[in-house]
Amino acid sequence: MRVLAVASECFPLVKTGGLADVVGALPGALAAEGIGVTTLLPGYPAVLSALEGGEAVREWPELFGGPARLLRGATAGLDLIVLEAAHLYGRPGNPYLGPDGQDWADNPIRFAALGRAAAEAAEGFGIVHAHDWQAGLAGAYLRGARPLVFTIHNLAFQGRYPAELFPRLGLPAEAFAVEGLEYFGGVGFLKAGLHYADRITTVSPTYAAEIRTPEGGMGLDGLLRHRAAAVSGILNGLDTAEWNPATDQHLAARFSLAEPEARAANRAVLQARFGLGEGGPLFLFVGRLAWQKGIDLVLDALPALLAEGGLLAILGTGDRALEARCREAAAVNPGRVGAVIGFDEGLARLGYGGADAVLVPSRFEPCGLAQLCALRYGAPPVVTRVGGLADTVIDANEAALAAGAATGVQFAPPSAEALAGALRRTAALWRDSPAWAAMRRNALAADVSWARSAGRYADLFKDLVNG
Ligand SMILES: Nc1ncnc2c1ncn2[C@@H]1O[C@H](COP(=O)(O)OP(=O)(O)O[C@H]2O[C@H](CO)[C@@H](O)[C@H](O)[C@H]2O)[C@@H](O)[C@H]1O
Repeated sequence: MRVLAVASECFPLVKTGGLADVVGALPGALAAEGIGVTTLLPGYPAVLSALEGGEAVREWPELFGGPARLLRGATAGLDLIVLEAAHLYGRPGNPYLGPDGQDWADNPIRFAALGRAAAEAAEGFGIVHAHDWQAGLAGAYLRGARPLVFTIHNLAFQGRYPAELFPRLGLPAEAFAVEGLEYFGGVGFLKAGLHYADRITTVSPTYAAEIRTPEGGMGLDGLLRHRAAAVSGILNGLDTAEWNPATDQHLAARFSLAEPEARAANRAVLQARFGLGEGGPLFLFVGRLAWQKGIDLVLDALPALLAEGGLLAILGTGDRALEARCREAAAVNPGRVGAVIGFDEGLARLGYGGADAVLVPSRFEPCGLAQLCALRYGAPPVVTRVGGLADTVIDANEAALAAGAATGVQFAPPSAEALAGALRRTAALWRDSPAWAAMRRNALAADVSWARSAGRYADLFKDLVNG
């Protein structure tokens, strides 16, 4: 079976977050299940320059305002179809944002083109697998021509635009309906994905349940309850060849479950990179600086962290006000708090491989990869008990400690007070050297690979095709 995956980012070509990691890793994971994946991506400069082969398989003299082609090729072990359309994607920098940090004004057209291209590229594929709102219109253009699976990586990004967009999309008038892509009087890209898909997946079982409730549904819970029979949660994994502390060149010292002590050299380099002095435990936060990720809770709980003798390294980019708060926390706590505002894959990996513990205090988290990276690199994660965080971390409660099963610390609800309590509990565990070493070993031994989940996607695809 061949699957056409459709997405707006894909590691290692273009990445702003976890979507790219998943889209980049699934083809390799599914190959082991006998499923071939070809990935359709927008032709950003970084994608076009990496593409090898690049044979034109489809041309449009005019696609949403300019000429466009579909180029079929490969790179980095990925089989690709790239939508080359200079008027839509021939821009430097971030795939979604202009240099001013604002969304590109023509994003709805840029990603409508991706959906339209998906429908035209789908011939010859058994299934189309669309990811997140940017690929949401694929179903509207396909109109049932191929079985469609839609995966929600984050319900918070919905791609909602005014009704005036609709006539520009070249879709039949009846598509602008509740039984279509109409959403609160406008055009909803994610809504379209949910409506037209034969199966809807999201990236953890707990999030699959949360999004069917008014509290977690972000306005779409009614539709998701209506489609409940089609919804399931399949946990993300990590490409464990790519994320391997025994071979990772971004680390100052490589290590493994057999020799976790070598992490100490990474910790020393991490302290230097973030301007941190002596002390501990050393907590790391890596992620988008956004309300979802709860970085504000970390800053509010900072007194508790510092009272325990803790150190804090923050790596992230996003909301300007949160960036400013992180910089300020570093400025008023020299040697204790360090902040690097930016996106730096190598520094993130050094962090996972050197920090004592990784903070993931998200208010909601569809799956979360930061905690999987932390487990894989032997830094027990401290997480809120929500979404995929609840599904992937075993809390160091008395029973788990007694059974030798704990891999991290969970807390609830997502508040500064609860986080402060979790920080105190983590620091006490860290001071208990044997207990901490055991938890670190459990983290390093946790199975965060795609093995089980690839099988679940394969079953879902086969089930759908065989009816
Ligand atoms: N400043 C920075 N520098 C370097 N690396 C950085 C970075 N900021 C983030 N990263 C990296 O980007 C990835 C973030 O992935 P997550 O899954 O944790 O969150 P994201 O919200 O992007 O993904 C959404 O989609 C994924 C995929 O399904 C879901 O797991 C998740 O819950 C959902 O919110 C990790 O690999 C992390 O190391």
